[in-house]
Amino acid sequence: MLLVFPQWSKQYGPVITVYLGLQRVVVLVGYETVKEALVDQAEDFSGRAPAPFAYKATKGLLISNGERWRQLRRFTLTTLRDFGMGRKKMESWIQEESKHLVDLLRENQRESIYEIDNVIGQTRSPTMEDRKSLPFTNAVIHEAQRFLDLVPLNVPHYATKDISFKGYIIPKDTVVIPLLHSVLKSVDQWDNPWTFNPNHFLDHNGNFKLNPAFIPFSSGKRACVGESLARMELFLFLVTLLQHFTFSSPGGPESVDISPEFSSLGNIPRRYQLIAAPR
Ligand code: HEM
Repeated sequence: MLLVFPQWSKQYGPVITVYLGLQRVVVLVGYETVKEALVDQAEDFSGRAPAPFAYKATKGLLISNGERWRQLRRFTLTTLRDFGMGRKKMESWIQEESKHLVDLLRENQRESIYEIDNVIGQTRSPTMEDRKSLPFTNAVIHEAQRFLDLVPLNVPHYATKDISFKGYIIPKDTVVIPLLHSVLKSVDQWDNPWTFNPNHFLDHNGNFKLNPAFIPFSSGKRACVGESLARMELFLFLVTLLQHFTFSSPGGPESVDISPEFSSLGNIPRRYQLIAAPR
């Protein structure tokens, strides 16, 4: 098992080499180091580590390299944008889906969030335009993604040639892990990284404040191609649900264990019993 804690960078430096069996793995720790690799030296670090089983199954964008990756990525981004998934179309699709979800839970409706009531009310569907008028809700969603830290190890990258980085040479064929966990839970970037607190994304006046260390989708040339779709879904689903329901837990908030059930390539949340009370 690979255990690299954000605070280790103070002790061991931000570039840590470990061996997983025979495989040399370089772990990049902390916001500055991860950003320097993924953004400032984006081309050097754009390789993807070989995953033989996945490759046999898919040969897909996630695990390909070189020209094949470039073409697949261009194709995927264009497809998401142009063929029926343009922003407006995507938005109305998700609005439809949210309505279905609401219909499913409608028997149990009751209360809501003050901010959403004031800005949108309960009769119309939210749009992405509403996001800037809902700073608290936006902050809650950002904080949920930061706190969950869904892909803590990132998807491993690969040195497709010798890379000169921060005074080190990372040899060709080294697996590189730009550790998202070390950025999303860094004491240098967040007041209380282990506490769920939407104030991490709000200024003193309650305005939304983005922190550049918010990189759950990673960053640079290999960053998640589904980011805008995922963010749109999160916003529209959550706001639609909160327009129509109050959520609570049968045993009260204290009974909820928010630590992940499994934590390896992904932080997988536990199953919860949830009361969706109609408003
Ligand atoms: C909350 C939801 C999501 C999170 C947190 C997430 C996170 C990530 C991360 C961390 C990576 C690796 C980036 C890197 O290697 O530096 C990635 C890659 C990728 N994601 Fe997502 N993702 C999400 C949703 C989606 C969705 C909805 C799609 C599809 C529409 C998608 C498609 C992909 C693809 C194809 C790649 C590989 C890109 C490449 O290798 O060039 N993701 N994602």
